[in-house]
Amino acid sequence: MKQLAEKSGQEQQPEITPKAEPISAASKRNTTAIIFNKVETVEERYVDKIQKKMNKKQRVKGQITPLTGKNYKQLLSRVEARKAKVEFTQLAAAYNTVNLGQGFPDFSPPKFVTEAFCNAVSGGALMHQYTRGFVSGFIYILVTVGAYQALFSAFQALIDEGDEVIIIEPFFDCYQPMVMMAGGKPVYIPLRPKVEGGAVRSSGDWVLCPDELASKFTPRTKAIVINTPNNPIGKVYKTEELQMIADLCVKHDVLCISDEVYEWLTYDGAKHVKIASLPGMWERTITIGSGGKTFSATGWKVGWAISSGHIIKHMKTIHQNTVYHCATPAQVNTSLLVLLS
Ligand SMILES: Nc1c(O)cccc1C(=O)C[C@H](N)C(=O)O
Ligand SMILES: O=CC(=O)O
Repeated sequence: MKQLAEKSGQEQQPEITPKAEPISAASKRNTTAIIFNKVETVEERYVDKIQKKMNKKQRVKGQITPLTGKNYKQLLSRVEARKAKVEFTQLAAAYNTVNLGQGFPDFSPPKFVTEAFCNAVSGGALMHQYTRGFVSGFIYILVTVGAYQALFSAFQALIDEGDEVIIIEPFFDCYQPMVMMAGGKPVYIPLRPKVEGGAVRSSGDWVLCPDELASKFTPRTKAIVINTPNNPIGKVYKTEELQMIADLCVKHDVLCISDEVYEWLTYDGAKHVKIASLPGMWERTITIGSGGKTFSATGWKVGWAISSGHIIKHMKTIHQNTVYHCATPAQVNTSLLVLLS
């Protein structure tokens, strides 16, 4: 890419003289003007279009500046980051291993869920394009294209170049590339067996070492990502464990991105606790949920992020300028199901 850019940078471009006379916007317009979201497009005469295209091609070609140094490195690391998830999936396929990184339920959604979807599809709201946002007192909810896009919006909105983000291993595979695509630096900490060298009988025997976790917080730490119940090991964090993480977040003024897509899948008496409910955590936590995981319908791609207004407003900006909105029937349906349950 760099060589290509350098090459084209060295090329001498001929002077271009536009052939067509400049035409005013009014005279360009024929009878149709399409106005969509404040962007006005006009139909142009065919010949103007070709000329414009040629001019643009020449302009772009002549102005490419080779990327060097810091910019080039940053661009490369962001491009590389996108490959991480693909490699993970390919390795699992190549070695024929069970891929615990992916959460696709292998059973169909219950009948009331599919029926509700059919009702939403046959309703009258299909032409609307908007994303449902909910505010209830101080609780702000942004509906997203799956929990995946809630995570993406959170990283893009809140992580700046060089910010450190603590990620607990083992982790769901997209955290790392998403942090890097936002320009952040992942800082890893592993869950370790509760008793060093001792047997691990259940996922609860994998724990964080408090001193080790404390040592990962630096002045550059912007956020920590937690996932409870955890994918892939199924650990459901206990209140004391969450409190230990919360204390460090409050002490260092750090955000917490809490991926809770499996909140309804707890077994053997384990109780799911939301870290956002602990003192001092509400205003710094983004809680992420998934309609797909909750209702066994991952293909609907409806998820959400819950937080306070000062955080959700930035995520909303990212959401609006990437996907713009989620499929209306899927949103309507999921919100109804959430209310019912
Ligand atoms: N497991 C997920 C999570 O913790 C957060 C967000 C999304 C997921 C997912 O599993 C999404 C989906 N199965 C995928 O990997 O594309
Ligand atoms: O799997 C779906 C999602 O919420 O992302």
